[in-house]
Amino acid sequence: MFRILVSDAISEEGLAPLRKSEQIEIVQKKVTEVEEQLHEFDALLVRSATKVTEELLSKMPNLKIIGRAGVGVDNIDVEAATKRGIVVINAPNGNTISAAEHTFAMMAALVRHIPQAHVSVKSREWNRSAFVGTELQGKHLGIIGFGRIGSEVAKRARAFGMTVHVYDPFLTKERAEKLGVSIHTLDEVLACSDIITVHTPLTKETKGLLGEKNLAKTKKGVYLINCARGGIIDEQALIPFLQSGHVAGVALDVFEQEPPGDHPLFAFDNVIVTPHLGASTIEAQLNVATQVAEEILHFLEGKPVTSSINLPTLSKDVYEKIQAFYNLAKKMGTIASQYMNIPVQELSVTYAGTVADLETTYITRSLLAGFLRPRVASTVNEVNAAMIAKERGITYGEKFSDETHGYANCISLTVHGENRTFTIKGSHIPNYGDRIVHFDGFTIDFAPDGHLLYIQHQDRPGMIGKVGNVLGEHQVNIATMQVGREQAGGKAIMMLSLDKPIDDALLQKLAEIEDIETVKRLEVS
Ligand SMILES: NC(=O)C1=CN([C@@H]2O[C@H](COP(=O)(O)OP(=O)(O)OC[C@H]3O[C@@H](n4cnc5c(N)ncnc54)[C@H](O)[C@@H]3O)[C@@H](O)[C@H]2O)C=CC1
Ligand SMILES: O=C(O)CCC(=O)C(=O)O
Repeated sequence: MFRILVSDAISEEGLAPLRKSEQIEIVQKKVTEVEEQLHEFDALLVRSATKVTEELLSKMPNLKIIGRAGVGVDNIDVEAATKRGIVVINAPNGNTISAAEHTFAMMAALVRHIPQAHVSVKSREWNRSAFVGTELQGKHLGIIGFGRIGSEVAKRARAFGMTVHVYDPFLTKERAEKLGVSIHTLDEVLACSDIITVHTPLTKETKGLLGEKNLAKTKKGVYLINCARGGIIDEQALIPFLQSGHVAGVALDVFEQEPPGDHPLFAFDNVIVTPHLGASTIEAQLNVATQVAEEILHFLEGKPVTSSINLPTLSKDVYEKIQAFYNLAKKMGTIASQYMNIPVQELSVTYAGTVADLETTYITRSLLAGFLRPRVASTVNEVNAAMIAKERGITYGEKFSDETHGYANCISLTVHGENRTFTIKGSHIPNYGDRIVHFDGFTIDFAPDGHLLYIQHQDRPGMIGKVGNVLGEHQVNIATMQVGREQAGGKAIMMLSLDKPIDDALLQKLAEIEDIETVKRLEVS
């Protein structure tokens, strides 16, 4: 049974795909109401109200995936989740249109003083001259952040006859041309816009982007809108600009602190506000809930998730192509880690043949996770493998080569440890399986599965018999056995696959056989 905690208000209809599964139990409660059961949940589904902090995560040791029914994940400590190997997904475009429409509604309300006029009329006043507005047509709109929402706002602005000026350092000229907008520097946008709307995420760079210095560069009488994240426009810095009349009006859907409480900006009549309503439409809530619900189902079924914040994004097609290599790489990592049971500084992975044309980032992460798993007490998977490797001072890199050693595909892993280097090469043969084709300098051919026993010895007659005898005496059955050697009478290896694991005492007995130099147990699950 997979238990999901839905701790914020999420569209019931959107949860339908999850409700259909008999493997899933959904609990719809606030975190504070299930304090005692937090450790039981496998998934957590939130909007923006639940703060997914490191402290909360520490109470949820079984958590595998966090779904954010929306875009911004600033209420989730993604770094802490990543460290714990928890996948974080969001619904990147389900509420785009609603947020763009809300921005536009705020823009119209701002320049036509609709909220103020509404309050006035309901107070039994009829003061038409107090609410003379300005048209949007012919005005210059500055859009800071031209992603999904910014570009939808631009389309609507053009339909209203506005000229759009965009600042987004990551926007290409081609995309700007396609969308009919001109790219500018931030200073240009600040200087030429009658209305400025921000649509960036809240990051180190965007926090306070419209602060004292940049507000001073805006046109006198400018209108400002923030329907993105509180803090992109510095709330304190606005106050003198509103007092002097430099800023004609501000529309805020989001705040540095939510809820904002008794905010000093509320004293200004020309500051209009909504309580973070950008995504609050029936359509947006259905879209985002359905998107995350479907993603969680995919995750449960072992399929790739496509909107992860902390994993490389993979389509279903790409995942199907890499799946075999993903499994082979994990096994190679596990074997290498156990064989090189010493401190390691570097892993170098080389892809050759058909695998080299695939999305190898994911395959390498899988290999890294397989390598770290025998060494790390906490959960390690593709999500946190890179971070854990970094913490432990292990670097890794990918290379590509034409050398397939006669196979259609070949993954080669070289592990650099203190005074020792080890190389393992593997290939996936369709309809046959995974094979290790090279092991620490020896050509060999074995399946990297189950209870493996590696023996390195001098190539002498009778060695196989001696090993077989000792194992037989201890009731250990040999399933398969592969051998390899440098040259007749030189160094040789055996790789045995056993029906059950062997203990330290038996390992020691095997090591004592004359001419055996190394014995290692390798477990691949
Ligand atoms: N009020 C609400 O209810 C909602 C708010 N949002 C918020 O709206 C914002 C935009 O969302 P989307 O358009 O979906 O995101 P997006 O990721 O599609 O677009 C963000 C854009 O900002 C640009 N950007 C990043 N750093 C920048 C910088 N320093 N200066 C200028 N541009 C920069 C990026 O290049 C990107 O094009 C986010 O903060 C999101 O959390 C989203 C949905 C609803
Ligand atoms: O869940 C909500 O209503 C907030 C939406 C939002 O801010 C986002 O998706 O980034």
